[in-house]
Amino acid sequence: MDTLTRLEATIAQRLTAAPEESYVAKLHAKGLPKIAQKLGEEATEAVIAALAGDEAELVGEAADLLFHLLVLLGAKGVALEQVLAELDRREGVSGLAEKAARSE
Ligand SMILES: N=c1c2ncn([C@@H]3O[C@H](COP(=O)(O)OP(=O)(O)OP(=O)(O)O)[C@@H](O)[C@H]3O)c2ncn1[C@@H]1O[C@H](COP(=O)(O)O)[C@@H](O)[C@H]1O
Repeated sequence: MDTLTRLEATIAQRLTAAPEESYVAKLHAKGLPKIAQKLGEEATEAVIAALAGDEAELVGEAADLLFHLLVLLGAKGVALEQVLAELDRREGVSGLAEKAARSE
């Protein structure tokens, strides 16, 4: 099982934990608007790290961003698998477009 799939499962388990023991449960208890706000903040922090920080900072902010995206997807009942399938579909579409462009 890959890292994101494992993390998705951990997040799903932690949703029902005690909020004082679990960051995931605490954030979930605050509701979808707070989860969405956190994701936006983490995205901004990743952008700032990319433009002004060092590589380690960007790695940390990117990890925060992916983690909070998984929390949001979990709260909305969207499986990581659905997102990966959409990326696979696009890869297929762009692969076909590239092939078509090469044969012109
Ligand atoms: N990957 C993460 C992870 N990344 C970031 N964070 C938390 O995300 C928060 C983001 O930091 P901020 O300073 O922006 O937020 P904050 O001040 O703590 O929170 P707010 O005041 O904004 O609500 C920090 O508290 C981090 O600890 C994470 N918390 C948990 N995980 C994973 O989720 C699993 C379950 O965690 P628990 O729910 O805590 O058991 C853990 O085992 C980890 O694998």
